[in-house]
Amino acid sequence: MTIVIGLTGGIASGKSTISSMLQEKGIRVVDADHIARVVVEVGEPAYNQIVEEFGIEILKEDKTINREKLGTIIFSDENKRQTLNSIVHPAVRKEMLKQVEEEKNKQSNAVVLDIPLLFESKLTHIVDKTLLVYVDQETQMKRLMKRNGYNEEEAKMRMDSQLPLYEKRELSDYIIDNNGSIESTKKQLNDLLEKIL
Ligand SMILES: Nc1ncnc2c1ncn2[C@@H]1O[C@H](COP(=O)(O)OP(=O)(O)OP(=O)(O)O)[C@@H](O)[C@H]1O
Repeated sequence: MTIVIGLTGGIASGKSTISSMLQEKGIRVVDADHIARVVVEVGEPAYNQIVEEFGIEILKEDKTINREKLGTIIFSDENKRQTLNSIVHPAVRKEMLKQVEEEKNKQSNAVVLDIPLLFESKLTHIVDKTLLVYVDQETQMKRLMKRNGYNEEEAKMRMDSQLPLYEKRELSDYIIDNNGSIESTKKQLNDLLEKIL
């Protein structure tokens, strides 16, 4: 049996850090953000649908989608945001499920889906268990400011646009506390894998 684990957290909570640790252990991590970029590459079905809906104005000279321009359009128009999601989300889901199938065929112990907005995008039904990378708001803010060079206000604005991590705690099957050292996080991850695999 291949267990499908949904890895989630918040901005700068440590998903990439844990994802690397998992991959070092030979566990496949399917990255939703990466797939979301691949499915809208030139010529992909989702790309064609987006051009049909939003027009060639949203393309750059090299025909790739101008993500900033598209971002600005959907930022101020809820209908258009929903239209875009109705194109991109099913394509992402389909590709993730395809990669899960590959791991199941290989009879791997586990496959991890790294989905930053797992709860917000209501994708929990495609995973068996959910794993939250938790940090408290102070640590999250500090790491986000340091990594992205944001000031407090810029960091707070981005954190506020997501469901707070203490709420995600209630929704998660497993929690890794990433407030401490990298070593402590690695130990928690190893203990968890030993327990569930
Ligand atoms: N336990 C830790 N101790 C110190 N720094 C850490 C720890 N875990 C992560 N960091 C640092 O915090 C920042 C955020 O971590 P990471 O990139 O893994 O988060 P993320 O959840 O993948 O972020 P995002 O979704 O915003 O890209 C990085 O700069 C990382 O090096």
